[in-house]
Amino acid sequence: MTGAHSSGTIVEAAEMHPAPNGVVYQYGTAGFRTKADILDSVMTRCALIAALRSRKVGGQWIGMMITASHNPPEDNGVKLVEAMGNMLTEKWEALATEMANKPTPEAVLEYYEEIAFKNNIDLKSPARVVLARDTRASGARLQACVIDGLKAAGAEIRDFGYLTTPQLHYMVRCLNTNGAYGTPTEQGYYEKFGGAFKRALRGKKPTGTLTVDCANGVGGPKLAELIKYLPPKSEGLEIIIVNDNVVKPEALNVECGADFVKTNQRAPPSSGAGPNDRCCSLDGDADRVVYYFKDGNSMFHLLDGDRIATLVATFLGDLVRTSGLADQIKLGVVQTAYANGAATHFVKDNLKLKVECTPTGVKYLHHEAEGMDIGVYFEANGHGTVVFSPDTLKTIAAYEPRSPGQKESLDTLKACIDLINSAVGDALSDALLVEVILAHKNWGAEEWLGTYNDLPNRLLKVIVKDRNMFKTADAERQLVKPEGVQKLIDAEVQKVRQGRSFARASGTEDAVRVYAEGATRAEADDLARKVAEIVKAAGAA
Ligand SMILES: CC(=O)N[C@H]1[C@@H](OP(=O)(O)O)O[C@H](CO)[C@@H](O)[C@@H]1O
Ligand SMILES: [Mg+2]
Repeated sequence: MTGAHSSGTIVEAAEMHPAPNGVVYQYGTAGFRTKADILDSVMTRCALIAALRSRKVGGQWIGMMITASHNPPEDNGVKLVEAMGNMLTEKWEALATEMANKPTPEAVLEYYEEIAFKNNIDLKSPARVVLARDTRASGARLQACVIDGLKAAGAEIRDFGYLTTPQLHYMVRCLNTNGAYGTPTEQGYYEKFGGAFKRALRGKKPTGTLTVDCANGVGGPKLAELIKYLPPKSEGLEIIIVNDNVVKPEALNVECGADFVKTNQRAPPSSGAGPNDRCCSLDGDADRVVYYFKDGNSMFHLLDGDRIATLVATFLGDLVRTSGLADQIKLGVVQTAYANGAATHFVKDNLKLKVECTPTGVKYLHHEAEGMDIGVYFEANGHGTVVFSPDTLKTIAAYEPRSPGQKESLDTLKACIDLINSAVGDALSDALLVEVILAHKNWGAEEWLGTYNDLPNRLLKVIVKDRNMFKTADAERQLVKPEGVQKLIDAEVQKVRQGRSFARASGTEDAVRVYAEGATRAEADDLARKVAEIVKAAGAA
């Protein structure tokens, strides 16, 4: 911990880390993210924004996570975390973007003072910022740039060194709730989630083993630590850690990790798992997880975010019902347009739950889930968690079960609430929750896969002149611009059995994404190709 007083001025800090010429930065879906060697100035300036944000919210702790998640090792980035552990509000994303693009140190100071003035911020009031980073080689240098900014702004700093992104979110929430969410230490995190796992299992033992691919990122050492707080493998879960080499930062996310598995629809080549062995992969900062296994014929099966959402919604729905709370608490599921049609169908027609669709990006899903009693949200790629409304938590805490059966369910439900990191999607906590559910159902990955059949689907990227000319409506499912393109897509969709397709500009890459699904692999592939051609032609105009 360092002192609360400024050393050096804002101008000096900005001078120490000058902005490169001609680079335009943007606080995107997941913060600033680009090649690490052009991020120094962004880090210092983002630190100023964090300090201002903390002052704006009465000196509460604001989080800064230095990571580029699933990106290649040479990239890095930074995301800001709000006081309750959620992602930075959109209005402040715009302020961060503008600050990052100021041309001179003097302009940085001017803008810093302008933000303070326009937002009624007293620059002498306390500012508190909590920091962590993933294992990238550039992390130490970029962190020094952050600290220069924080010191110049006179912020109190708490530096946790290496953490997963969700651990940092956890720290922020703990620090601002006086420990109500947990103890703001790494040990506190392991005790909370390890303890809840044990309580939620209620003596049930998961079948087989779980092989966890840690993408050679920060999730590896943190999972190794967490395991020490779980029941011994003889009573609980046997976890086999693979791809946990953080000494070789150039191995991060290479041929492994959640993004590799989801995009390539195959296991990491390094995985030593046998037939039907349950496996999961984390991404580089451990905020996303997907499951998979190979069957007896070496056929690969993916259990992605949609599958986790349906499994979790099924289980929590059952617990609410068997506790006797079904009249008071309603569950809902939030997805994006990328959710497999079969998953949406399963939630609506089998589970009879409400399904909402939001634009891509965790912040939209999280926000929508906050409007539900219990909101289960996952992106297909494995980002997600469960959100419980304050009223729901009160109802559950005050509820008196009327039978031993109800009590049993209620206790499991309470333990699951503690096991879920509802500040943000957390690969470690999500995986433990999946394991608890499978153990209660006495299921392996095969039984889980058997709950419904995914529709074959294809995701393509189309490079166009200017992706910003593609504008969507209806949670990104309809193209409104360029005009007339949606009609052409609709005409192709009509020709395919169980066809569905949409195109939207990516928020993180310079491309338009095309998604298509259909009754067969051939139909899905064909539809995706046709829609990609339509987009390519429209984008060339
Ligand atoms: C289809 C897809 O997987 N899109 C990803 C990707 O967004 P795009 O806007 O599609 O580039 O990165 C986001 C941030 O990590 C993640 O939230 C989202 O799910
Ligand atoms: Mg991530």
